[in-house]
Amino acid sequence: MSDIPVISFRDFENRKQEIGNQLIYAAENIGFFTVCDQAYPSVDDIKQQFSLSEQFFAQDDNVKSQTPFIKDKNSGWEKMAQVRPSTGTPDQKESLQLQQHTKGQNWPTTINGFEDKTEKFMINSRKLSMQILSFFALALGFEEDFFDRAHNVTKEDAQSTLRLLYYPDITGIQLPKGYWRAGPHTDFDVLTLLFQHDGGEGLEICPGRKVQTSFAIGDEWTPVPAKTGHIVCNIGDMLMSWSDDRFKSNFHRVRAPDLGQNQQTRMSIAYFNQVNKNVIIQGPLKKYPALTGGDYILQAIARNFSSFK
Ligand SMILES: O=C(O)CCC(=O)C(=O)O
Ligand SMILES: [Fe+2]
Repeated sequence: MSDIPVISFRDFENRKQEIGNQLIYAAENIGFFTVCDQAYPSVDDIKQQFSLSEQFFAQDDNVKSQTPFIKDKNSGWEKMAQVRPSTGTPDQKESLQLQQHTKGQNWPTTINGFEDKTEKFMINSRKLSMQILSFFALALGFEEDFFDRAHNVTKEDAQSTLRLLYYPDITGIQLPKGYWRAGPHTDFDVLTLLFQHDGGEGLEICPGRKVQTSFAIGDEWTPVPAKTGHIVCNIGDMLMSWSDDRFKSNFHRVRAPDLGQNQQTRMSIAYFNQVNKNVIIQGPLKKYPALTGGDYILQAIARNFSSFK
């Protein structure tokens, strides 16, 4: 199983059943799917957010460091600081993480319009996410708005996060073996939306139900095409556990391009749907012990971000 289904949201209201079936099949069997023709965020919204991101990362480090990474808030700017347990080396990237309820605190203020436009992008990303999650809720026997209520981004205990990613140009540099733009990992959220743009290739995934090796090293990887307006979605660990393993969270990575390949800057944007800290995660079959969203993330961060200072 290597192809990632592309699921069109065109004429959503009239095609709900067909779309729902495609989403559930992909979540059960592949762990990834690409959404296109969605009403929101629009292609223009996505282009605008990439432009804001480009402006943010173009600033000097001493400006970006005015919004430093705060570990227990899982937000702020980091540079070459995320060490994945799969690699032991820092990802060759910068990222900025933002949460809607902390707008105005530790958000960049140096770029015109950044705050309001980024907040709107988060609102639209959440809206699309909840459209998708409503099908998964019904399939699991929960109410249609179950996940919508579990992701209340205006409350103090909200955890959903927008992450702007920037992989710097390494033209002419051969990174030593073992260095990645983003080392192999699964996401620890419920559902991730990943925005790419034309020409921004590099993402690779390990789709299907079976990962053969630890961190999927040596397994079969599939490159994912990058296309502006196409949104790559993946099931995260929280939803896998919440569905008693029915929906599959899978490994993905961004390879560091070798000499002779396209080594230019790559940018992407991820929206991580993470339930509120006080929400209890447990599947209908109770396969795993109940855990709050807060404890779930703390444990995942401890495993994943071993070297944040
Ligand atoms: O940049 C990408 O394409 C992937 C980023 C990613 O997987 C992550 O930040 O969790
Ligand atoms: Fe990821």
